[in-house]
Amino acid sequence: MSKFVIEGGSKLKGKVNIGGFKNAAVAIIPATLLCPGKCTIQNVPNIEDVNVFLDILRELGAEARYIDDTTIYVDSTNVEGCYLKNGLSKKMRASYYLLGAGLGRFKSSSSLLPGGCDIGERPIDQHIKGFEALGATVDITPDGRVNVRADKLTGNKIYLDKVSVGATINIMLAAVYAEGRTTIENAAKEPHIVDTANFLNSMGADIKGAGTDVIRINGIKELTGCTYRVIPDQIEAGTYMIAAAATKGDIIIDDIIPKHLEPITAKLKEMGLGIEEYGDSMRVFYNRELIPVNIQTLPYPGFPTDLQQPMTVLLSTLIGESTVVEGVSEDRFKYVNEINRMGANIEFTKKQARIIGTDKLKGTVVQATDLRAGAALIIAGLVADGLTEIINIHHIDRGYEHIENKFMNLGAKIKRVKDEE
Ligand SMILES: CC(=O)N[C@H]1[C@@H](OP(=O)(O)OP(=O)(O)OC[C@H]2O[C@@H](n3ccc(=O)[nH]c3=O)[C@H](O)[C@@H]2O)O[C@H](CO)[C@@H](O)[C@@H]1O
Ligand SMILES: C=C(OP(=O)(O)O)C(=O)O
Repeated sequence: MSKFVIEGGSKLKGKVNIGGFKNAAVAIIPATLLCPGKCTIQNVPNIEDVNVFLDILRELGAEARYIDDTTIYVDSTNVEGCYLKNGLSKKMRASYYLLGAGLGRFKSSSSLLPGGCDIGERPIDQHIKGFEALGATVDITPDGRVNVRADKLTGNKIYLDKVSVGATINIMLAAVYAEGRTTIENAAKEPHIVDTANFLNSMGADIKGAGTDVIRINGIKELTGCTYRVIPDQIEAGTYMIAAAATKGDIIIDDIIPKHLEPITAKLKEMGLGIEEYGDSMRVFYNRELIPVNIQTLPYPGFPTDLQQPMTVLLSTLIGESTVVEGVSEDRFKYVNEINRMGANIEFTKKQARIIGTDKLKGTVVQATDLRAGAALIIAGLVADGLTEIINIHHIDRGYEHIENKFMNLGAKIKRVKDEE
């Protein structure tokens, strides 16, 4: 087991390159299963979730490997079914996409319920509703195995009761080969929905409307392999923007799509942070005292829930009062106990936090309770007095590539230490 040890007090300076979007890559990689052909996926983040997916694809009989640090090759020609015997699916959330992709190509799929961040109840009822509307039967065994099968898939109109990223993508995957037209209404609009649809269309699918709340999928007979480039990770970019703000730094963030960052940029500008956009990069710089603001997380284009935790830490360091309302996840404030142990003053319920800012965070030993909580703790460690030790960093490795190197290049004092060292 490793931990991060951070010595607080450095202002971030320099340039950071943003990798491919975790949540797009972990949809596109299982989507390759739909096509009995060769796919090359570029700008793939070098993270644990991707490694687990490559293991899963190999387990199912595909050839799947990195060909360089950010490019993977998948050939699933020899895959004959999508029955995942082992517990690899428990290691991440996105393994639920095996259900839609397997159903689409083989008319059946089976894996254990997904894992992923502990941010409250994360039901998959809307995924199941979509599969059933296409003609599938779904059963979940008492030990948590999900079995999905259909004799035939037929397009249908599906209205999602809840805006769900996972259900929107999973239904797209299952509907690609369904006979006729599938319409998803009240669909999620996140950039990775568009990216996954673009990837499927590059293989020959017929999907229109991704990025709006009505997506239409006209079933096709055949997909062919393709080369595709994953969009930049706006959550990773947002994390570095917030870290620059918290440390009163001045950094350039490169390889981004500024449009995807608008909900974050708008809030940080409202707080008084300097932000200049240049095509596919931006400068983020501190030039006056930041003021606390209220935040509510919402589905895209609202403020992303995946940046709620880093943002709460930033707000906890600003003198004054602010409120953060969690409008997407069911229970995403548990990590606050760790931040409060560093001296923050945050009261919270499952859905809301009231923050009284302080400029006196102090380093101590804290644990990452999930991926973004881990990133939030790194930011807290960067501004705290003294040393912060973060344990359980495997959560962070699920979704941030080369994170200590990227922060070190920005001047942060952070190192990964093996427990016994
Ligand atoms: C791998 C991946 O892309 N993960 C992202 C995905 O997770 P995930 O796909 O799990 O999130 P959803 O968008 O599905 O969930 C949003 C809300 O809807 C609820 N819900 C969802 C599905 C369902 O069938 N029934 C239901 O009630 C959830 O409990 C949650 O409260 O979107 C979340 C919301 O942007 C992000 O935090 C995660 O980083
Ligand atoms: C919640 C997240 O991840 P996952 O859905 O993979 O658990 C996240 O990326 O913030």
